[in-house]
Amino acid sequence: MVANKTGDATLALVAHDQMKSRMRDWAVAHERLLARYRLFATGTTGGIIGAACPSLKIKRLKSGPLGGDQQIGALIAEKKVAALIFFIDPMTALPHDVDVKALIRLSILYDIPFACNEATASLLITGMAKK
Ligand SMILES: O=C(CO)COP(=O)(O)O
Repeated sequence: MVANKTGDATLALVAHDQMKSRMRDWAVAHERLLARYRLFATGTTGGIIGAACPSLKIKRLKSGPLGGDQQIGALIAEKKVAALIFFIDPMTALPHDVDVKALIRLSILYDIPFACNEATASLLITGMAKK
């Protein structure tokens, strides 16, 4: 299991509205692996995952458009996030696109593993489990 530089093993989970059912199904399929981590999620995403995966303890932040993306960005900047899994909607323009871009940028800047679709998220979580 990968830990960040402060020793925490924390994953951040985010999904846009049109991607939330896929995130829920992905989380159910990977619940056992996810249970190894401290989990942060934006508000609505965290609620949906938590309802589907009772074994997971998820710290729910604000909803993305209300600042949740920025809260996760702050955690990344504080080196408290080992990896970000963010199911981005490729088909819908979002009014809070600036927040989404900022989160992606911080993931690049702080060089954390960042999965923005299901296939990569599966590789990431299984790859991290081998470490
Ligand atoms: O909008 C989001 C990310 O940009 C996700 O926020 P919610 O999980 O609160 O819907």
